[in-house]
Amino acid sequence: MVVPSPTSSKITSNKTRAMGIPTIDLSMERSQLSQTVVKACEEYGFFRVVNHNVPKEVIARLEEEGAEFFSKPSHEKRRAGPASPFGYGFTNIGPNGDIGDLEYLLLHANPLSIAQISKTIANDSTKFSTVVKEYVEVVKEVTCEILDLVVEGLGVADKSGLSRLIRDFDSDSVLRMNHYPPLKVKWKGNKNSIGFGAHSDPQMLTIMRSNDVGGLQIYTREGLWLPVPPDPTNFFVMVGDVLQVMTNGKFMSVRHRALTNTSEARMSMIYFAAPPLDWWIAPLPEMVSPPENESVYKAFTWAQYKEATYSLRLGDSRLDLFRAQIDTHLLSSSQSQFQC
Ligand SMILES: C=C1C[C@]23C[C@@]1(O)CC[C@H]2[C@@]12CCC[C@@](C)(C(=O)O1)[C@H]2[C@@H]3C(=O)O
Ligand SMILES: O=C(O)CCC(=O)C(=O)O
Ligand SMILES: [Fe+2]
Repeated sequence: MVVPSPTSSKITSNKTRAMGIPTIDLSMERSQLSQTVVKACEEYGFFRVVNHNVPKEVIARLEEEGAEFFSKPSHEKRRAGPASPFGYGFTNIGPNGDIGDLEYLLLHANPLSIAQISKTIANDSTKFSTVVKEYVEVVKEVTCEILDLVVEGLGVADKSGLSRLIRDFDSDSVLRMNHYPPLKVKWKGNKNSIGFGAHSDPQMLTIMRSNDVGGLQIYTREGLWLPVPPDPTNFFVMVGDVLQVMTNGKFMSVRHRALTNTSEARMSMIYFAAPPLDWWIAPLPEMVSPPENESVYKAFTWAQYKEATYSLRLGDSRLDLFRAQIDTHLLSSSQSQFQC
């Protein structure tokens, strides 16, 4: 059973309500665990993971490196930018005019790439690179464990078919560190600003961890923004667009956003698990059974999907462009439904 944990959040917006966020205890008995993971992915596309076995020192070391970088003067940080797409960025998100109240580091998760870009980020680039690689390795393991549970719970024959894509040397996974500065002006009442606008993540799975400051919200099936209470020792998992396609829509990628209305800075570290660029994405064979259950999506490579992603705005529903039967009203409604 999915165990909802109570939410209590300082952050509210026009349409929010307190509700349970599913919690997955990775130390649970395996067959029950895989069913629980599938249920959480189906019902929410989002859950919290506890008992993940990631050493807290690994998390603390990356947090420290991030804090050190973001505390530098702007002119120093800008030497690691602009993020196109990798490196240091601020205010601008992506290439198409999206903005947010944040600064960030976006890194490819490949070890060689980490070593290279670290030279522009840190004075002690070897230390920075070691810490990032170490974090990526452990968080990749958590991701692969969850993907293996998904496959098991769905009854897919190839038991490591999804995790293999993430372990692949050519996996296109990325790591992002977001820093949301505290609000300088103390607002009377509840005035939110957008740190990171509403969107779904394009990849397979997202593993997010933040410091003890709230801000993340997920958009529920009921059409409400649900605040996610921070939990610095655990991870939050989000279903991405690619996993939605691989499950033929059984799972749905979760829309989310980050608000900044606190007096404290928020820092999040996010691993986006993606397959290699040339990997063909299509529903898993077990997820289609024609004629009554045809594939809802056309097959496409991750490179093609990424190209579409980067040609659109943050809040656009890019998956509509890859539906098997595309109708014109979907095409026009794919744009900017959730801008905020
Ligand atoms: C506006 C954009 C930023 C983004 C690329 C995009 O064109 C649309 C999706 C955005 C997103 C969201 C999840 C993480 C991220 C790295 C990704 O793969 O897609 C970001 C991209 C970005 O910040 O460059
Ligand atoms: O910082 C956060 O909590 C969420 C940011 C986000 O959704 C992203 O970087 O894709
Ligand atoms: Fe996201």
